[in-house]
Amino acid sequence: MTGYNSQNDVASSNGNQAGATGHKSTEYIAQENHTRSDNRIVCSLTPDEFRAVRMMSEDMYPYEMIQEIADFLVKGSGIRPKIGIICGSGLGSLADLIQNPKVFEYSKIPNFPVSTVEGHAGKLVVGCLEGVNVMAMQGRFHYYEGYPLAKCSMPVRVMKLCGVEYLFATNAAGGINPKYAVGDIMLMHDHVNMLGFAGNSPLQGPNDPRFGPRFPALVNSYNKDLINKAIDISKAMGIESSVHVGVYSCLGGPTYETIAELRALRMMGVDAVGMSTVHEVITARHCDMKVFAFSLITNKCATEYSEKKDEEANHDEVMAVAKNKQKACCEMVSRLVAEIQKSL
Ligand SMILES: O=P(O)(O)O[C@@H]1C[C@H](O)[C@@H](CO)O1
Ligand SMILES: Nc1nc2[nH]cnc2c(=O)[nH]1
Repeated sequence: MTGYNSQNDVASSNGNQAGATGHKSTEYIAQENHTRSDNRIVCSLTPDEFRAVRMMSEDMYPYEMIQEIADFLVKGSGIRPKIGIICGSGLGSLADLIQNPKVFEYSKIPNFPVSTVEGHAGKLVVGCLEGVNVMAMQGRFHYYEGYPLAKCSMPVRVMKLCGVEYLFATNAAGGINPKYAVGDIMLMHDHVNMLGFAGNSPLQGPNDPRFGPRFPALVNSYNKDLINKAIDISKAMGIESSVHVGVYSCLGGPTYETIAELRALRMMGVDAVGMSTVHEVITARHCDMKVFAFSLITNKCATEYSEKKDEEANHDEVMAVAKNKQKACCEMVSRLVAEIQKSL
């Protein structure tokens, strides 16, 4: 973290992140135009204002910093992955499928955030699955953890610069569609971006065209071919009656929804609700990755008022259902990877 010396109003410009790439300090100095020959800047902000500005810029990941993280992972694993997998709550075992895994703890990856939620181990696993090089996140970043959306989905850009062409995003979600049962799988074919409705996007801020266009289209974000393949796989697995195709919506969390909110979401055509995935999908589509995503329905969302405690969503239930259903989720993922392998 860049220091602030309130005594003589001078801020050092060689903090952690600047040290990693040199990018931020250069940018900051250029903007301030108060450079001194010793590479320190005279700062006229109060200490609190300065800290706020630094925190804002520390949440920005310029292309060069993402490239640096990607280089670290490719060099450290000796692998260029084709498929990136994000494991949802309690679904970390998807990464256990990977053969000859090279495991990177998030805390050891330069400039990587850390996981703070139970059921998200905080490890990146690189290796081979069904003959395809893959990279899996055992633990994603959520908005409610305090990370801005761009930081939550920054690993998707890291995947892209590692060579990933397909994103598989999984999540635990509450079922709003009355036909859904606990333990069902919903293949996502679209989403309602509630955080986006509120003016929040992972693509907010200056656009770097090396990732993608300023105004990306999101129709057909969820790859139809992969959805159809997953439906065929569910038939082959004999679980087609518990597999649906539906619409997911992401709310900010960490609270679960009120009855009124769930009713409103249902009226909007939402089938399952969660606290993730949408910003990852937006980031992936922005940089032209093919996306496949599914929700494991870990709880049924009540849309009638009730005093019954067991009708309230809770994270223990979410984790328990995910644990019970991880085998089917793992099989779905590995079979789909095998299908992609055939087409490579
Ligand atoms: O990471 P996902 O979206 O699978 O996790 C969901 C949303 C919250 O993080 C948590 C709530 O139980 O599960
Ligand atoms: N927002 C939200 N996220 C979830 N994750 C798992 N279940 C739920 C739920 O009911 N609501």
